Amino acid sequence: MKKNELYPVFLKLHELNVLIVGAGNVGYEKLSFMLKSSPNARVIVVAEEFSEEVRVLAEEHGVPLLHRPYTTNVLHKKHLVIAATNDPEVNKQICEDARERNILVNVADTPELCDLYLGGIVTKGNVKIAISTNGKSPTMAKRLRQLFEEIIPDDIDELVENLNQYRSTLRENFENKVEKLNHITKSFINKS
Ligand SMILES: C[C@@]1(CC(=O)O)c2cc3[nH]c(cc4nc(cc5[nH]c(cc(n2)[C@H]1CCC(=O)O)[C@@](C)(CC(=O)O)[C@@H]5CCC(=O)O)C(CC(=O)O)=C4CCC(=O)O)c(CCC(=O)O)c3CC(=O)O
Ligand SMILES: NC(=O)C1=CN([C@@H]2O[C@H](COP(=O)(O)OP(=O)(O)OC[C@H]3O[C@@H](n4cnc5c(N)ncnc54)[C@H](O)[C@@H]3O)[C@@H](O)[C@H]2O)C=CC1
Repeated sequence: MKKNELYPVFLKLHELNVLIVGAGNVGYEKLSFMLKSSPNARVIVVAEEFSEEVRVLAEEHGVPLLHRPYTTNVLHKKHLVIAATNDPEVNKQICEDARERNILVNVADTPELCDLYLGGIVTKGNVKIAISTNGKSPTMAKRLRQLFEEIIPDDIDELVENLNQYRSTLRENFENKVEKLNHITKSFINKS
């Protein structure tokens, strides 16, 4: 079986500079998933035209909109760029410009021009699960997201908060601490 080699990370988008180029259907989809998971993301959107949906969402979250065609100066100080224009040449150019500057780039829906893929995301309070099918089936990533949203108990966050409190009371060495935490969480996986 071929394995998924991608390495998942959890980015602090409220501390990184993110750029989305293009504000049509795809730009909206990427912006809305991003803000759903990271409502304080430091993101700006550059496009020649903005859909009404993008305008409304940007207004709600205080996301700046730059009404202009893409030029390389918008890459200045960016950490992550998502290209979502409907012009494949422009998307390719954005990818090349970003790579030249060591900026991570995602060209929406063009896997070969991506340094990273966006994934399905499940959030329950402090708990977050990211899902990838290695680009094979975004629809399955969506379905798995829906499945986990349903089966992960809503009180998981309470449990995590309690464990966090208990963890901070343990003043032992690392090994004993791990042993205790493993012990009291054992039933969580044996239950079902
Ligand atoms: C590689 C990747 C790159 C990237 O965009 O990051 C990519 C690529 C492509 N998507 C395409 C289409 C669709 N994408 C979705 C949905 C999502 N796509 C997302 C991620 C990714 N999509 C990355 C891989 C993720 C992984 O590893 O699984 C999700 C998870 C996250 C997000 O978008 O934020 C989000 C679900 C979020 C949720 O609901 O939780 C749906 C379903 C729907 O909307 O109902 C469809 C229509 C059905 C279909 O075509 O399958 C096409 C064909 C376009 C065309 O035909 O032109 C390509 C190109 C190709 O595969 O070659
Ligand atoms: N949604 C769809 O039906 C399909 C989409 N795609 C792909 O999805 C991507 C985008 O599609 P949509 O969002 O539906 O397009 P769209 O037409 O809804 O939006 C395109 C956006 O890109 C902006 N744009 C175009 N050239 C620009 C430039 N030079 N500088 C700045 N902004 C620019 C436009 O102003 C607009 O905001 C493309 O990669 C396209 O090839 C592919 C097949 C079908």
